[in-house]
Amino acid sequence: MTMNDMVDLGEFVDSDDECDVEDFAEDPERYSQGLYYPVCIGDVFSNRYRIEHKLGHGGFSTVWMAHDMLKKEDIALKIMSPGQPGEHEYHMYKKVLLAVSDTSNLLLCKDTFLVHTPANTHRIVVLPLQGPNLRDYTVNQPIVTRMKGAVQILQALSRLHDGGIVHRDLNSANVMQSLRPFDTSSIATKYQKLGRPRKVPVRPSQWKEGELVRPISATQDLVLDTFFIGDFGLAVEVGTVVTDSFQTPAKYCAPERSHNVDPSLALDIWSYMCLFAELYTGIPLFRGSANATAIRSMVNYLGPLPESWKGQFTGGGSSEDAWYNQQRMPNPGSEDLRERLERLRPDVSSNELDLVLGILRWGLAYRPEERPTALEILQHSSFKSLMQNYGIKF
Ligand SMILES: Nc1ncnc2c1ncn2[C@@H]1O[C@H](COP(=O)(O)OP(=O)(O)OP(=O)(O)O)[C@@H](O)[C@H]1O
Repeated sequence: MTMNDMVDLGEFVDSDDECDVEDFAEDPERYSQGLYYPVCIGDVFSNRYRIEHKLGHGGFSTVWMAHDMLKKEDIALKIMSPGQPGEHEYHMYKKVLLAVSDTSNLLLCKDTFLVHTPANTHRIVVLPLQGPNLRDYTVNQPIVTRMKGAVQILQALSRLHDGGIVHRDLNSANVMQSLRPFDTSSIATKYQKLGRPRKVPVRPSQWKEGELVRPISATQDLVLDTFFIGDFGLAVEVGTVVTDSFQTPAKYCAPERSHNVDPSLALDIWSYMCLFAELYTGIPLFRGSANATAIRSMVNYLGPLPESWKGQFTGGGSSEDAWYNQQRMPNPGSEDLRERLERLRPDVSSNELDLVLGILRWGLAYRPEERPTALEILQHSSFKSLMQNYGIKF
């Protein structure tokens, strides 16, 4: 490492460019509330992990790229908010490692430690470094890569389910693609590839300085065709009665979860199907950030919900009788699922559309007990034929 490498801590942008950083960063209020731990580029944790860049954030964490000075490798540090959710996630990493015999394509914790603030304790988990998540990156990729992703995610899910674990939060922000290995010995080379950190100070200043940093944006040549499922923060063992109200974003959340039904492996199959459709078309299948809006969009494409669910809606806001009306006619002029696929994939044959529609209708059965398992989809001739169309054998 050269002297220059050691002192390159990125750049504070001037006030005109602050929104270029803030629009991509976490809500700074959460630092004042003690939910996020303030971090600066160059900070060293556990005498070992030197922060070099930002990777992303979620509701319960900020995620940073760091260099493990002991092992001389780049890793990701996920710094959890204080409290139970972070501890649960750590506990689930341990459970997955014990219960799942083949953990390929699952993003699991390599190390963990605690850091303390004057008021709180935060758990930090060390994860293998990955590249962009699907939410931010899917559309940039060729369809063959996206279909490889669809297979790998399903294989990973099948392994997780074999170990009796429900992920509960499978969505495009929790699937990441690997980065091509590059020279990790020089910060200059890394910043050349990933962009130099652009940052603004966390205001008001905390008990320790902190920075909002725009996350890395990897160029296409750096991103590999290898996909990982991460974020086990909501995962549970099969059969667990869930009392918290946390759920995956409405667009990916199976409708039974807003109708009083406990999570099962089939919940992940629904979310997987939403991802599969998104990978196939390049955009999310259902719309809406609220459960009621997402359900309206499901009913539009898949028809009415089971009549027996009427009166059970717990998804926030009010339900509509029309969702459960078995005689419901499609809204005049609204697009059905086939028309939507035809519009978004005008390049494919009608035979292929039949395969995709068949897979979607099968996996998106409303009643969880009617949905196939991950293994059944992987072994089904329609799924195999579809993948063969893209030269993918597995
Ligand atoms: N190992 C990693 N390598 C690279 N980027 C990562 C890694 N882990 C997480 N990220 C990035 O950070 C983002 C947030 O991570 P994650 O979803 O695990 O946080 P979270 O707080 O649990 O989120 P949520 O609000 O969904 O619960 C991800 O969408 C991804 O872009």
